Amino acid sequence: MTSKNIVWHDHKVTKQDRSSIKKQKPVILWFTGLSGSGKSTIANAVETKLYKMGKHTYLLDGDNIRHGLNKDLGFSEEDRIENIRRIGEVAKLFVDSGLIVLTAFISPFQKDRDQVRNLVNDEEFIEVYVDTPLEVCEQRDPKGLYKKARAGEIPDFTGISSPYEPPKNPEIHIKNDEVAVEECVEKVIEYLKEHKYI
Ligand SMILES: Nc1ncnc2c1ncn2[C@@H]1O[C@H](COP(=O)(O)OS(=O)(=O)O)[C@@H](OP(=O)(O)O)[C@H]1O
Ligand SMILES: Nc1ncnc2c1ncn2[C@@H]1O[C@H](COP(=O)(O)OP(=O)(O)O)[C@@H](O)[C@H]1O
Repeated sequence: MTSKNIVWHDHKVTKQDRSSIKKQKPVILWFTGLSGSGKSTIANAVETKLYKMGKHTYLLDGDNIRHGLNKDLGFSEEDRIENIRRIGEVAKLFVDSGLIVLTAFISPFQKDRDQVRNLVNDEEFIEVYVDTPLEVCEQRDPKGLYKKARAGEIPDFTGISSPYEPPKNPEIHIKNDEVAVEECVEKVIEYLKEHKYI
């Protein structure tokens, strides 16, 4: 339900002020892909690289957010939609604070990813598709979740019993089963440099 009787406040210190003091262009790097595709690994490595370059970042990670802000949500379609909606709003606030935000969520539905894209300015959303075949993710299975899902112990598991819609037009497409993590990181950093974010 939309609240009534609330008025938007403009602040004296603007997004432009906050980002220019940090010498960077704020943006959301939205990593999407199957469980085990490599989202967290790559996002962490990109954040480390940016940190070493003196950039101001924040990484929002699936498992962590589900321990706090979104601990009331499960994995039904409805809950995943709400999960991504809230994360989108948080990411938007961080962009407003002038940060380079990295997010690592499966975010299986194109419509929800597009909704986040539409929350911010055009150049403030970069969709990064971590494209790793299901068979490879299942072989990696670092948390043993695919094994449990195949055994019917986890319902609605992405790729097994719940859908994943690959991005139609991602700004960055990473084939994570074919290259080393460092190469994936370079690809993202190059994109940020080329488009003058950093
Ligand atoms: N049913 C089901 N389907 C998919 N994933 C599951 C499920 N149950 C638990 N997990 C664990 O939760 C992590 C995914 O959470 P996300 O918030 O990224 O999911 S989503 O964007 O809302 O679809 C995911 O983490 P990653 O492996 O890092 O992607 C899993 O560890
Ligand atoms: N390029 C890669 N080559 C080989 N293994 C990788 C690569 N990227 C990630 N991994 C491994 O895949 C597993 C899942 O990675 P993770 O980042 O946790 O995925 P996600 O966050 O998408 O669930 C981890 O064990 C990680 O070490």
